[in-house]
Amino acid sequence: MNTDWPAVARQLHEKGYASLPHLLSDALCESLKQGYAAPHGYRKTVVMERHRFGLGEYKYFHYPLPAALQTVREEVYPHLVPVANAWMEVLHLPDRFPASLDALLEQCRAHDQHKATPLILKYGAGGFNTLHQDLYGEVYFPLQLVFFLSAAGSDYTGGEFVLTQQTPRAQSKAIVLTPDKGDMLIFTTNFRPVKGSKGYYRASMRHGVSEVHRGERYTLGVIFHDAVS
Ligand SMILES: O=C(O)CCC(=O)C(=O)O
Ligand SMILES: [Fe+2]
Repeated sequence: MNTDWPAVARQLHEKGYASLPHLLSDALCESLKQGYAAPHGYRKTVVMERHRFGLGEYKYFHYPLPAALQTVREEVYPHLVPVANAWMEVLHLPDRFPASLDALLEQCRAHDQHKATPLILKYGAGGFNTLHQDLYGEVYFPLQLVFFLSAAGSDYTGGEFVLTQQTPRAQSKAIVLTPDKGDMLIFTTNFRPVKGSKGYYRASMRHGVSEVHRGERYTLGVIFHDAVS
């Protein structure tokens, strides 16, 4: 991966998200989408409207993850640890995250979080994903990834990636992003520090997907902590 990680870290500190173009080849995007229809490889399918999560469907992978996905999860994680730890420090929180993904997953297992969380999401026309945070237990990592497997504007229209940031005593600010096919977006899972006049305060972040107007939209989500169920 030929990434300028210091520049990514600066963006994450400044905005709480960073977009990295052309991380996945077209062929890999296509094979991940094709794999969605396969009967094996996944531990759970969620029909979003049944839980009022939105309209669409997603599938959690089971362990062992597909090799490319395992590699990305393992290789990106250590670059995000310094950012996550700096956030905890300026917010005066005791949590510190270990240097390797293995060590984080060991902490997860100690809290009964054994299940893989990476997932593929699929939305058709009218599909959407309500604003949420992907917390699956007591152990959480405050940053996660989403890979865009479909081309905005041609494979689908609408379906923007939406982040909201809520600061104390204010309404929510919306950030709307439309990355390209193959891009990777790093974003805040639950909260991040924002600098105010009296030091840093906690801004709560949520994410979701606006309504898809036309076509089909697939994404691959990579959450670093594992889930209880
Ligand atoms: O489909 C999207 O862009 C959002 C996916 C999502 O919620 C996630 O990866 O956690
Ligand atoms: Fe999510």
